[in-house]
Amino acid sequence: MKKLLYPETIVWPELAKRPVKDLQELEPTIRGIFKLVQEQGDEALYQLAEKYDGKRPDALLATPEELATAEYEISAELKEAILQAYSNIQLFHLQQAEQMPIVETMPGVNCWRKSVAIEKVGLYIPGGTAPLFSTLLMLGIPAKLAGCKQIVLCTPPSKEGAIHPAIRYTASLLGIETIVKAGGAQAVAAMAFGTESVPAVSKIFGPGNQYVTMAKQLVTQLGVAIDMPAGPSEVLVMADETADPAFVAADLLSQAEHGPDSQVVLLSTSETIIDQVISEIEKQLQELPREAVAAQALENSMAIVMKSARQMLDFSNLYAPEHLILAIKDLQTIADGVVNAGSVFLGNYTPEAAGDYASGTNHTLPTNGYARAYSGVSLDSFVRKITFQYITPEGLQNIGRTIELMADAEGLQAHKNAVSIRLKKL
Ligand SMILES: NC(=O)c1ccc[n+]([C@@H]2O[C@H](COP(=O)([O-])OP(=O)(O)OC[C@H]3O[C@@H](n4cnc5c(N)ncnc54)[C@H](O)[C@@H]3O)[C@@H](O)[C@H]2O)c1
Ligand SMILES: N[C@H](CO)Cc1c[nH]c[nH+]1
Ligand SMILES: [Zn+2]
Repeated sequence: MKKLLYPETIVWPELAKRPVKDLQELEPTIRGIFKLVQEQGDEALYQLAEKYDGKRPDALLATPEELATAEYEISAELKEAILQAYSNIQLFHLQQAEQMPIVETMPGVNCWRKSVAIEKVGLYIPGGTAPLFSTLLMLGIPAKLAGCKQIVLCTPPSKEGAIHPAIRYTASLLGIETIVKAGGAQAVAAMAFGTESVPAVSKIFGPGNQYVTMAKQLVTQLGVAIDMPAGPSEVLVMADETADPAFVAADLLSQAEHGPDSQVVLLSTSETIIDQVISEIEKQLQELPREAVAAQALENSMAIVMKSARQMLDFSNLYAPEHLILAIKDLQTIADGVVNAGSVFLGNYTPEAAGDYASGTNHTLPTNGYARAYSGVSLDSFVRKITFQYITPEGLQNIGRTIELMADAEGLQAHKNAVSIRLKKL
């Protein structure tokens, strides 16, 4: 982890860049995968699973038996934990449903808006290096609450050509039946174009590595919607002398272990805290089964000594982290100043891992600075807001002249006539 002392603000934009491969490098591979899936459908998915995941699966779709037996393949304790997380996530997302009243903007002019579920959605559940069944809760719960009719789940098969039992168990809990053993760009292509076994969907959700994220961005050019670019996980921690260096190190490592292309950033006004956190990281890193992955991510990561809390906030808002942890005294003032971040964790006893698994908030969040413009997944991500209006004859008399005048001024006579022809009848 690189240590930087008081960098000039002029170099901040460079520091705020993520260590991602550029589009040019990935695009030819992804377009090649898209072409194969479009031309060969299911057969392409079999071939690509063999190439990238290690084995050609026996069947592309999980069977009802594979779903039914999952509950016997994981411990009772884990099932209980999944149910607790389910309940918290459901409770938090249920509150996001909104009911808009009918608004009478002028007498007889009635407007309203209704949330309508997207009918066909695709959920990508990462599984390349870790089976993220928690992501299935984060996507499946709001999809079900919204009322999506068709839910397709894609996840990479293991080296044995199977789907992890916790993913199968969670899918059963959610009542999701179409589970495809496909990962990476080929999964995104299958959900965008459809194959013999995989129905095409209107919107694709879910995080993933750079191949998945780039593939999702490319299918938007073909008319398929996506939730957001949710790529390699990242965290930025602001720590002052009230922080516990061991806690901060653990939080930084928790995101570093996601993948070699993850980035973690530590900001502090105290060089002593930074040195303590770095030595804690060295200690804790050795104990991790994913030490090699986390170590690679740490090579792309940095610890920066800043002049003031205000500077830390300014840098964080420029960086727009997926996760922001505040391990500082003045929690409320700094939290109020956050304008760019996916999800914020306040205080020494709020580990980011709580949001990853079970507190209730959604962990599918924008990375790579996209938090400047995108929100994380929520119930809203699974609905469209359709507007309706009903105008009475009296209402048209009230609003008609306004419309006629505006249409006239835009030189759009047919628009004006659509009102005038009615007014003449009244
Ligand atoms: N932003 C978020 O909300 C969020 C949430 C959870 C996880 N994540 C991120 O998701 C990612 C999960 O990554 P992962 O790799 O473990 O699983 P993954 O499921 O995203 O990707 C695995 C797939 O990548 C494809 N692939 C791998 N190497 C390839 C190559 N050289 N060419 C073409 N395709 C290739 C393969 O098809 C494989 O099935 C991590 O980067 C993690 O940080 C992000
Ligand atoms: N931190 C990830 C989001 O960037 C989510 C996750 C799933 N499992 C563990 N963590
Ligand atoms: Zn995580």
